[in-house]
Amino acid sequence: MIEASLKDLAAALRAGTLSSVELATLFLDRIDALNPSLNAFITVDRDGALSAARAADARLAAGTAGPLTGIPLAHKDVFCTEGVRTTCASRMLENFVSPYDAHVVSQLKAAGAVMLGKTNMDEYAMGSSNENSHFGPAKNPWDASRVPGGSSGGSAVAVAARLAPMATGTDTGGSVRQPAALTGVTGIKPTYGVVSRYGMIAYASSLDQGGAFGRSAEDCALLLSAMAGFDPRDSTSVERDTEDYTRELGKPLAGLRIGLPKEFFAEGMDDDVRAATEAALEQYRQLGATTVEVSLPNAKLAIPAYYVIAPAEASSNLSRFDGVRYGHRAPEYVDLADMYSKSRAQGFGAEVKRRILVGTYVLSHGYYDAYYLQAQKLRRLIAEDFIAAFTHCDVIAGPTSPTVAWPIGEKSDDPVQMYLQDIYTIAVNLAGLPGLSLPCGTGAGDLPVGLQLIGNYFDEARLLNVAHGFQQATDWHRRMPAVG
Ligand SMILES: NC(=O)C[C@H](N)C(=O)O
Repeated sequence: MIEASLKDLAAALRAGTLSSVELATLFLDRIDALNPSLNAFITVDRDGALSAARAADARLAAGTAGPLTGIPLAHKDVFCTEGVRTTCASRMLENFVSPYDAHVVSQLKAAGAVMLGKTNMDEYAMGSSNENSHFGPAKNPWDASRVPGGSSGGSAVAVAARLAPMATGTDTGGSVRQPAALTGVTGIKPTYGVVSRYGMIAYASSLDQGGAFGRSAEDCALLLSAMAGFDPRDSTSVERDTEDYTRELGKPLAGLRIGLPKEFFAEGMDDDVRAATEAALEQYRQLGATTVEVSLPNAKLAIPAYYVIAPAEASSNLSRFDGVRYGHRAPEYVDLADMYSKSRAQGFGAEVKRRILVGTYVLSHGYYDAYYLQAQKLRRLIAEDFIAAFTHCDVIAGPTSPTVAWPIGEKSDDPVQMYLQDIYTIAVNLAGLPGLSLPCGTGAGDLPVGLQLIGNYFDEARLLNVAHGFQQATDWHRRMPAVG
């Protein structure tokens, strides 16, 4: 059962060969056995999961179940969950219990999915390795001495190690796609505005976007269909009809035009990643797709632009954590200013502090025009490059990450090396486009390699089918790490 697709799980639940309580217990027991070594979950909610599973069983018996009713799920600990603590992997929110559910959480509750717990992540989603967690790093199930990627590392590990059949994440600058690539699962970040940010703890609001992890594109399509949809409580939520993201699955790929940005295939990518990427493209050609060269001349400016815009927005968003209304408060202080500074100094980790400092600097008087305004102009140029490229192709493909998973500690002292891990993913966030990573092969040490597919605005259904077509013809997505 830990290997079954969401569709098969739903069919078994409907047929009554398995109850939701049994299914939740299976995964909860697996979490109990494996989480001590993998550290994928910050909080496990056994009681809540079992009571949600009982309610799902009642719905199944009454014939009112939907496609996800009774299926276990893990939420990234960035999504507020009423009654279950939401830490954002920060000491600042170590004991924070939200009085309300995030939109994504309430949507999935309404769908009848059973939340098992909250997954590990980089603190406030700032990082590419999960090492910036107050609760310690999540471990890559393919090699526990290596990182799983970040910031949604715990969600990726949960799905890869079969601790949950599906999980939510967020992708501000690669945080769904990069950990999906490094752990051998499928992950999608939709067009900015498709998933409501209500109740998703804000990092960089013009970039933050919820996304889905599954073992296949089909599973991601089912999960995304339940997560997405207009929400008036998020001013950037797009007012569009709800979509069934499975609707294109099964369409033949013959005639598909895949754009290959020449900048993504220049230097920078490791040889093993290149070989797996090229082999995946060859597979697409065999499926009837054609590949064309496209150019994204400004993509190389994505990292510098992002590391101005994201910290700027973070410095503003994180000013709310002042120790007054909620979050960590220093136990001893002399006056209000001292309370603020001690609470923040104690509550935030080093990377979060670094970004608040950078963000405050680039927004300050005299520097705003030189940094922030320039970065916003680059953002526009990057988006225009993609729009031009999509006149020549239907989807864009390339590597998700320049390397396979690296040893824990290898890059943690060098922020620039860490930031460069998102070289292929970040331009997509700046442009607001949908992007997906699917397992497409292995590199050194038999570690997973991810192929990134980028779609035009609101083209998620096609993107998912392009990944699905590959998964129908290959079995990289079925490989399972040897844990437990
Ligand atoms: N949140 C993300 O998408 C991860 C990105 N590496 C960052 O640190 O900002």
